Amino acid sequence: MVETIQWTDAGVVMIDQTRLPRVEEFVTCTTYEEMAHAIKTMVIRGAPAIGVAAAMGVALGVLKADPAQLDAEFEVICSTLAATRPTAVNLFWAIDRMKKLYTSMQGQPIEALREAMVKEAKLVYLEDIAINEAIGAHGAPLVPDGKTVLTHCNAGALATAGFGTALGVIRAAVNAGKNIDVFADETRPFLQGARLTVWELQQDNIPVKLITDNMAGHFLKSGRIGCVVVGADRIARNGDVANKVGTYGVAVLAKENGVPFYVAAPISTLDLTLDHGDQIPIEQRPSTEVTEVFGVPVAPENTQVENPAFDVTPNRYVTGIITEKGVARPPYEESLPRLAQE
Ligand SMILES: CSC[C@@H](O)[C@@H](O)C(=O)COP(=O)(O)O
Repeated sequence: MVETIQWTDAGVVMIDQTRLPRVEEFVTCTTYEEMAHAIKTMVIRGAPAIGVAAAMGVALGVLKADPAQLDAEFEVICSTLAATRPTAVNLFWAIDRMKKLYTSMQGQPIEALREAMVKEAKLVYLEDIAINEAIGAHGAPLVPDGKTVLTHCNAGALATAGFGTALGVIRAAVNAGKNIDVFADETRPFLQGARLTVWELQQDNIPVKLITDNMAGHFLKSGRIGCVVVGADRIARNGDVANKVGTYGVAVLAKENGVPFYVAAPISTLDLTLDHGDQIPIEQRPSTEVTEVFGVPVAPENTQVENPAFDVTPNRYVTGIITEKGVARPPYEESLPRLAQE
């Protein structure tokens, strides 16, 4: 399986997800500013991977900071990383975790603090892989044998420290001997499905076919799709789910056709401070992502564009939310807080 992000002596090394699948190139970040840039430009993307990258970015910042100005610099490090992408709550969860450790170590020697920050960032990484494997174990029994699984965007190893959330469920189902294949929505405009999900599943020899986003309804009606599994960037207390734009349409089509629609996400993707999904901030991305494909214009010059990177699927379309602690079922305002506390 691909290594998405790694802490090395030379810096944090990440496979460049803006260049896949044509080019397998690695980017090394040695400063928190470089890491913030990598998150913003989507060299690394996917909610849990962004969380790991932010934790490592904070650790890089503390390693390089002037010990005499540390408290002031720490604030800037955290706020710079927090300003990269607004929707995935894992980013803020990881920064808060690093902040708590920093605060708990006030007064300790700088060397001890630096060591602890690096250790914590590596722990966020290691825990994420274990969490995804647990998500896979809970989700695999839900995947119907002998059918196709439809997924949207990339919620795979590339979107996490490893194994993946939605693709983790698929991997676990395959490992359990289920005879399944995958349909990957191409996921306009950034093409995470076409570029990343197809590439990642091919690496693991999991049968995958690419479809365009507007084919989802056709196949959901056909009886061929056993279930839909997607990831999430933020889940409100009532089970409304923000995920890559286009997810909402797939969820409505799944319900219309009686196909179960599952969301696979770690507990760190829950935002229990939000009552419902309308409160989730939706990132607006540059218009060129819509007007151009790989730098080639596909729309007239000066075309006005809307480019929300995420949409919110209301909880009534969500059959279950698969977490590392088990599967939450409706009513989510009861099941999610209970699961989070376990
Ligand atoms: C396990 S990743 C879950 C989500 O982050 C994923 O489905 C998604 O929407 C990613 O969006 P992206 O804009 O590529 O970061």
